Amino acid sequence: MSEQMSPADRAKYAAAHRAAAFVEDGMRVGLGTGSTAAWLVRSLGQRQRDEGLRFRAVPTSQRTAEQAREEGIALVTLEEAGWLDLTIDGADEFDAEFNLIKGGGGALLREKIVAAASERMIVIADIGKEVGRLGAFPLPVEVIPFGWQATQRLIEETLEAADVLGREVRPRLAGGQPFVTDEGNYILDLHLGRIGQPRRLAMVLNQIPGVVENGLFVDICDMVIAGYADGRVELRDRDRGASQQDNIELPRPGNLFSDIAE
Ligand SMILES: O=C(CO)[C@H](O)[C@H](O)COP(=O)(O)O
Repeated sequence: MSEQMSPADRAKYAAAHRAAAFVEDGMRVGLGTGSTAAWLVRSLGQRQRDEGLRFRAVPTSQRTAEQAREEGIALVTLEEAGWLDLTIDGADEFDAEFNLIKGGGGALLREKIVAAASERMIVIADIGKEVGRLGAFPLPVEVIPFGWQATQRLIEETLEAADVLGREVRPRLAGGQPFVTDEGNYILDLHLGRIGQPRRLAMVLNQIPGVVENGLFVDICDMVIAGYADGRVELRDRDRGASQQDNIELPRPGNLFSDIAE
C-alpha cells in the first residue's frame, strides 16, 4: 500500500478492497457514500478494467455518482433497477448486533432506502468504528426545511420524555448555512453520548412531524467487513454468527487513490 496513506485509510482500503470481491457479473449493486465507499468505487473500477467485470450500480449520493461515472461504472436509478442484489456502504459506528449509525456524510436517506431495497448489505469500515454501544458519534436526523426549528424542539422534547441522557440537538452547518442534503433537506445532529435502545429510538424519531429519516440502521446490515491498518480484514456474518479473518495481499492503490483519502 501507498506510504502516504494514514493507518485509518489503509484500514478503509483493506475493507473496501475485500468487499469489492463480493460483486459478481450482472449484479445490481448499491454504492454507498463517504471515504470508505470511495475506496470501494475505485476497487470496482479496477476490477472492471482488469477482469472485465460488468454490473449496474445505484449511487447513494451525487458525490458517489460522479466518482462512479469517472470509473466507467454503469449507473441506473433505483426505479430502473427495481431491487438490488447487494449494497456496500461505510458507517460511522457499528456494534456487535450489526446496528449502525450512518449519515456523517449527510447521505443517510438515500443510503437507507438503497440498503433496504437490497438482498444484502455489507458494511465496510475501519475497526475503529466498532463500539460497545452506539451514540458517541452524533446521530444524524434528516428533516424537512419547513419549520425545522419546530421539528428540532419536538425532537428535544421527545428525548427528554424518553429520559435520554445527552440530548443536545445541533443543526448541521456548511459554510455558516444549513447543510442541504441531496434531497433538499436539512440535518440535525443529536449528541446523545449513548443509545440504549436503537430500535426504539429509530421508531420514535420517525414519528415526529418534519423528520424524514434518522441515521440508525437496525436489522439492515448483514455483514461487517472491518479493516485493520496492517491490511488484515475481519468478516462478520450476521446469519452465520461467525467471524473470519483474511490476510489478503492488497494491491498498491498508488497515487490514483490519494485524492479520495480524507
Ligand atoms: O453514512 C455515511 C455517509 O452519509 C458514511 O458511510 C459514513 O459517514 C462513513 O464515512 P467514512 O467512510 O468517510 O468514514
